[in-house]
Amino acid sequence: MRKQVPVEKGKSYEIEIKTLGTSGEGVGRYQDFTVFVPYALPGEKVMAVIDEVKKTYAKGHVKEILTKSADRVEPVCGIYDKCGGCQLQHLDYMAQLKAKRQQVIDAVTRIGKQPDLFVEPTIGAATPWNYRNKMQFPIGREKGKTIIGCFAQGSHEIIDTRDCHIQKEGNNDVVNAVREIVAKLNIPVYNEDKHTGVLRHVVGRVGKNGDIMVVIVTAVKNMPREKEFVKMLRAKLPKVVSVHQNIQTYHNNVIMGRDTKLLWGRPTIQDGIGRLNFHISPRSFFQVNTAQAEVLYNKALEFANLTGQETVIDAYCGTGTITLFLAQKARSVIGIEIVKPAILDAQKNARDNNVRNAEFIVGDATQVMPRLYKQGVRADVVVVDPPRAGCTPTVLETFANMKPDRIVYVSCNPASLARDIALLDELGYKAIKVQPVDMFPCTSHVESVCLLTRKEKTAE
Ligand SMILES: C[S@@+](CC[C@H](N)C(=O)[O-])C[C@H]1O[C@@H](n2cnc3c(N)ncnc32)[C@H](O)[C@@H]1O
Repeated sequence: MRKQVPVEKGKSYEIEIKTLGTSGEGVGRYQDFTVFVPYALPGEKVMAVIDEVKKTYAKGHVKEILTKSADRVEPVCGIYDKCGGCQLQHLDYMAQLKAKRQQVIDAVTRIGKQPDLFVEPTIGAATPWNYRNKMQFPIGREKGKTIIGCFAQGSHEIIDTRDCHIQKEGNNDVVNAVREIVAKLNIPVYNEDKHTGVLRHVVGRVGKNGDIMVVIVTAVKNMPREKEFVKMLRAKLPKVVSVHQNIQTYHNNVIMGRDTKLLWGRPTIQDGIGRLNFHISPRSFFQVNTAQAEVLYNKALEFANLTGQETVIDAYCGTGTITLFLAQKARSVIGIEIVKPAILDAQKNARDNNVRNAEFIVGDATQVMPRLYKQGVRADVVVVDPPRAGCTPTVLETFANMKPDRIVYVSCNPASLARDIALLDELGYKAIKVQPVDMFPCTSHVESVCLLTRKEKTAE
């Protein structure tokens, strides 16, 4: 017989918070029943009002903190309580790093079934502020005014943002300039519910020397007052070097569409990691925290343990960042990526950085990997950095079929990393260690690099 749910919507309960959940919310129990309480911290006792009750858990909000954690700090941001962009500003930075390590430990233990896998302490950032080189905010209208900012947590309500503390200053300048220009030119903004209007999102990217790229995402092909928009933007932002329009006509949550039009300036923006220089186009993936990306890539390179003799595959390679890092120490590297402009960037990046031992293939890794295997391609080391969903079983099986000595798995989602580690274990690869790296301070997100080695070879 199922146990009765001991909490009721609208009522308050005293909850002792034990851990942080994957979205940074406090997790506690009331009479052995799980209750999620955003903003509450481990070690705290809170009075929580229940907002939602499900069969196996409930969600609530803090009415009163009864016992305060020693790690609780005052959030820096004035709109922290409304905005969904950050989840951990109220937690001391050192404690954030510990909580992220625990998140990885929990995932590899529960999902990956590897309780003995060693998770290193999280490598923190030199500063938890002003690190995001990329901003993508929705544009809306409220009470007749143009608003631009993050969505509120768990909703599509836009929270007008003027000074985001995790964005690089250049991106805040973009938001404030675009808000003013759109209001002045009276360009219609997109209405998500009705699927009407023009302006959907603004994307800002800050590169080397503070250079700025602006991408304005529209729901229609022809943007009204396009020329005036560009002229005013350039006048307001002297550091802008590239302005694009991206067209996204579908009624869905995808931020950018396939078509991008250069409105003014350079087609790409440049950024540097280590001694390498990268061209990045509007739709190409590039790590949002440039300083920590170098730490992450050096860790991946260390785990790859290259001697200069290896053939390496870099699956999900984006603009070829990790590929070019690896190429410095390998005989040859093959990068695979589904977004064509990113592969074009990667090829240009290889040429510009004088890297001659990297080759790039555009396509879905699930199709490209088995094709390469059939063609007789083998890798000594595989590096993989998939999106949040992780790898498909086909990709992992093909890795195993190629019998590389090592697999270096870079992941932005501990849950899919843990799931894939479990499958790789069945396929003959033992996870040796995981290194979390804090790419996203003040948020609940954590990046990790995991080293796996071939069991058969270890036994030889
Ligand atoms: C987390 S990013 C990593 C990019 C790169 N390694 C870096 O650090 O800049 C994941 C990349 O996988 C690409 N991607 C997504 N699905 C893919 C697929 N099915 N096959 C190949 N690439 C894919 C995305 O476009 C994105 O560039």
